[in-house]
Amino acid sequence: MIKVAPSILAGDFSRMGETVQACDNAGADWIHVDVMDGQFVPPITFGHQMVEAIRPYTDLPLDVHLMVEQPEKQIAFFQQAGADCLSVHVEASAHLHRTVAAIKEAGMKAGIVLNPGTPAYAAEPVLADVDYVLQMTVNPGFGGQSFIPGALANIKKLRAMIDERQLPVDIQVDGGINPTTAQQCVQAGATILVAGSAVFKEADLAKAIAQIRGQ
Ligand SMILES: O=C(CO)[C@@H](O)[C@H](O)COP(=O)(O)O
Ligand SMILES: [Fe+2]
Repeated sequence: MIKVAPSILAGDFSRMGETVQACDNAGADWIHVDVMDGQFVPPITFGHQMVEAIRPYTDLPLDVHLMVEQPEKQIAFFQQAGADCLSVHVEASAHLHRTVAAIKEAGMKAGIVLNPGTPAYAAEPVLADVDYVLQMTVNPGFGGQSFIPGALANIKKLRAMIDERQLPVDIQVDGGINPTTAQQCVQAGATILVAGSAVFKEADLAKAIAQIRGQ
């Protein structure tokens, strides 16, 4: 039950609707949408208007990765735009428990995100409240970076914490994911694989997605 979520950050910004449709036709499970505010991370990408724009092009879950300060201010915007899953960085959220509760109250799946330098135990206080934990496997802010092998230890720790408590929580990984690193992450306990460049650098999206899934 491994899911693959192509990150549209690596897609063609001039035709995002068609890009999302192509991912859907190629067997993607979720569509990953990277929102950056120029504060939490240096670049600025786009806001909830992008979700609104691509929503008519697919019925797949739109998975929004918020790399923004004060993510709680964005919840209503993204819910109204049609997002299905919203994840917030633990490093950016002063009131993490309240933010997670507000995402769920808004009817979306709630995720929390850990940077490679953040200990796995930072997820523990809200582990029973979330639908997924996103373990970053690069430092956030840019696509096309190299996988950080040290993040595998965090994935294993998260897997142990989740299994010990028998929680229905997914582990998502994001950054430098290709068929090789995907396999390492799945072995460590990941269940949702985000990939940008490894999907969009291939002319055959279906083949790229299947290879990341391990097929
Ligand atoms: O959140 C991020 C980057 O901050 C990611 O979702 C990237 O978009 C993944 O890109 P690749 O590393 O797969 O090229
Ligand atoms: Fe992301």
